Amino acid sequence: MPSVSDESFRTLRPHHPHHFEFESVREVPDSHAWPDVHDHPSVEPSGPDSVPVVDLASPDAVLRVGRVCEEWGVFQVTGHGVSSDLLDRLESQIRRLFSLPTHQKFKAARSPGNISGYGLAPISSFFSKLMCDVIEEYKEVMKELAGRLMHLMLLSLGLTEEDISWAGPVRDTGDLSAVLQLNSYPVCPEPDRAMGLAAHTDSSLLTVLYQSSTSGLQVLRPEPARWVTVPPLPGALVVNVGDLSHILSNGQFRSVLHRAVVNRTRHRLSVAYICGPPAHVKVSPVEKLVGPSEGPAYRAVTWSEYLGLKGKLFNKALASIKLPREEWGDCPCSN
Ligand SMILES: C=C1C[C@]23C[C@@]1(O)CC[C@H]2[C@@]12CCC[C@@](C)(C(=O)O1)[C@H]2[C@@H]3C(=O)O
Ligand SMILES: O=C(O)CCC(=O)C(=O)O
Ligand SMILES: [Fe+2]
Repeated sequence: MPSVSDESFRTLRPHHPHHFEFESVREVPDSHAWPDVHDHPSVEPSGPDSVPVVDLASPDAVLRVGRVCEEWGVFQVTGHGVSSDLLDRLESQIRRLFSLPTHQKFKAARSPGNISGYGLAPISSFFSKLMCDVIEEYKEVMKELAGRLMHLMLLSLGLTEEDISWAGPVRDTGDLSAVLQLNSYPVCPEPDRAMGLAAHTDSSLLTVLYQSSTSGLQVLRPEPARWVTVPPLPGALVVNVGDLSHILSNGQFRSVLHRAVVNRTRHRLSVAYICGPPAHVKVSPVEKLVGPSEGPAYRAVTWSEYLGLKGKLFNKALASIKLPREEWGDCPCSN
């Protein structure tokens, strides 16, 4: 079913059948009405329902990162060193991009199979140099931050650079690859009937998300199942654990199910830096994390192979590579 974030820049297609001008309607048309927006109650952040905030500059950052990746699969980071000036410039240029006339945005459509979020030659003629500069600058800064976060995550699992050679030396940015996804959620006359971005886990190792000051991101918490809002905190960035970290940690870290809801009066933007391993690398549960009597819980996959599975099976992709329990190890006590 199409979602309201059809304006997501990565996914624009010429004459996209699901593209819809929400600004011009009073009610959500059937084509965009979601029956299950209220599958679980939505709760505002408070007490135990507050997504943890980790200050990267604090001495216990490794410990905290490890704990929240296990318990939540999502956290907000502060003390990350990304300047608020860069975040402001990023937001204002992305606002400009999405406020271009639709026909002009369609001219920048990506051909099928091309996943890069920005920067193809056809696009560049539509934007000022400033736009390119900000995006390029942001990607550089995100590459470094994602590398640091990945290393904190590995350290918290007790792993070193030898255990994961492609991640590069600790404190280096490693050899990660990434996709930048720009999301635009128009105001919606009936937010309770529409969906911004459907519930999903990211396929990445980790995703660093910038959200504008309008809330909309929700993460699913269990028992009882409920959607918890991740409030925009000035200067903070959201980090999601992706499926590949779930696999690499043999399920110790949890990829988090999340979604974006829409707002009656406020247009919302978000920018996801979706970070994965180098294309040729197979990701599998790290040997050190696999108990001798258990064996790996998942089979090895490359990022592109996993994206293919996600494209076919969507939220069942992770389960599809889970090894049957009898293959986890040869100890009879593991059954
Ligand atoms: C590398 C990728 C991850 C992604 C699919 C993609 O090829 C490019 C966009 C990513 C994104 C962003 C919005 C949610 C999501 C599920 C989607 O449909 O496109 C993710 C994909 C993912 O993480 O699997
Ligand atoms: O807009 C948001 O808050 C969520 C975006 C997201 O989940 C994604 O781009 O993968
Ligand atoms: Fe996501």
